[in-house]
Amino acid sequence: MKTLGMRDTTPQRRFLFGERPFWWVHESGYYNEAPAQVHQFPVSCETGPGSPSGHCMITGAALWPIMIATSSQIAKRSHSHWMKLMPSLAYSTFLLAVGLSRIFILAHFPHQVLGGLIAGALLGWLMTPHVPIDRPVSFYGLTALALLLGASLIYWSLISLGIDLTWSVHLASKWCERPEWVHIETRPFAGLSRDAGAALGLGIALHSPCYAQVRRARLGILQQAACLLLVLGLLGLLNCLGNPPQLSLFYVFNFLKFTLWPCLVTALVPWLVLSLSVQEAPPAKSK
Ligand SMILES: O=P(O)(O)OC[C@H]1O[C@@H](O)[C@H](O)[C@@H](O)[C@@H]1O
Repeated sequence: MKTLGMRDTTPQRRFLFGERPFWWVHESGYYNEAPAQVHQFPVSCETGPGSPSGHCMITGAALWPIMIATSSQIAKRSHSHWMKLMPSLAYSTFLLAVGLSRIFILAHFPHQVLGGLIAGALLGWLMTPHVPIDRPVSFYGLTALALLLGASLIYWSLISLGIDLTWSVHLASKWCERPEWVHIETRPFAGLSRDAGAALGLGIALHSPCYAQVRRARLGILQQAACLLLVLGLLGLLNCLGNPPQLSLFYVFNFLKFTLWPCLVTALVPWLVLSLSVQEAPPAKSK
């Protein structure tokens, strides 16, 4: 039995505290006698425990309502079974590609990817009928607050019970081939500040006068294309800003950045495009 030199795996490590292959090959002790060579990539060095896969879960959950909406639109317009199947086929193929790529770069073991895919699809299925439409802005603000407080409470409770939730960050930093590949955005609290910011931003955007104006006017296909291009450019620029090096400042910056995202995408850019195209349009002829 190959148990000599194996790392002590404490009980709290086992429950939802998966290992990443890029550090497991070194830490497990299985390869002490014949050290394994692992090839890493700039996106390998995730700092979370990796179970289930966050990429698969988020992608699966976020694309589910889009897949359902597209399927119902196609069903209204086409009688072909193949056409009706297209959205679910595209959904499954895309998720399969995401899952395989996570395994290929040694960010995950296959069971973690499978867990992420199932959890994502389940989340999408359960939450799609409950999309919060026409909720007051306080609903979004309180959701952001509940996310921040809830996660902090769990974090500090576990810390006080002696469970160090940053163990995976230490392992990632230890075994990542290059220190610059350990991205600050992969830290668990980065995801939290991002999601809380996005929830608040969505509330602000949906209750803004810009959004109300865009909703009344309804954008044409060319205007929508212009919005898409402009949004991609602006979000790209925001990403180019980089991050503050200090961790607490980074969390605040990340929160504000992702509060701005939905405001740009949902309200500000469409309003700007609408205002510009109204100015450009020739005045209507009087009879
Ligand atoms: O578990 P995975 O697939 O490596 O994904 C990790 C990612 O999971 C996401 O849920 C987080 O929002 C990211 O911050 C994190 O980097």
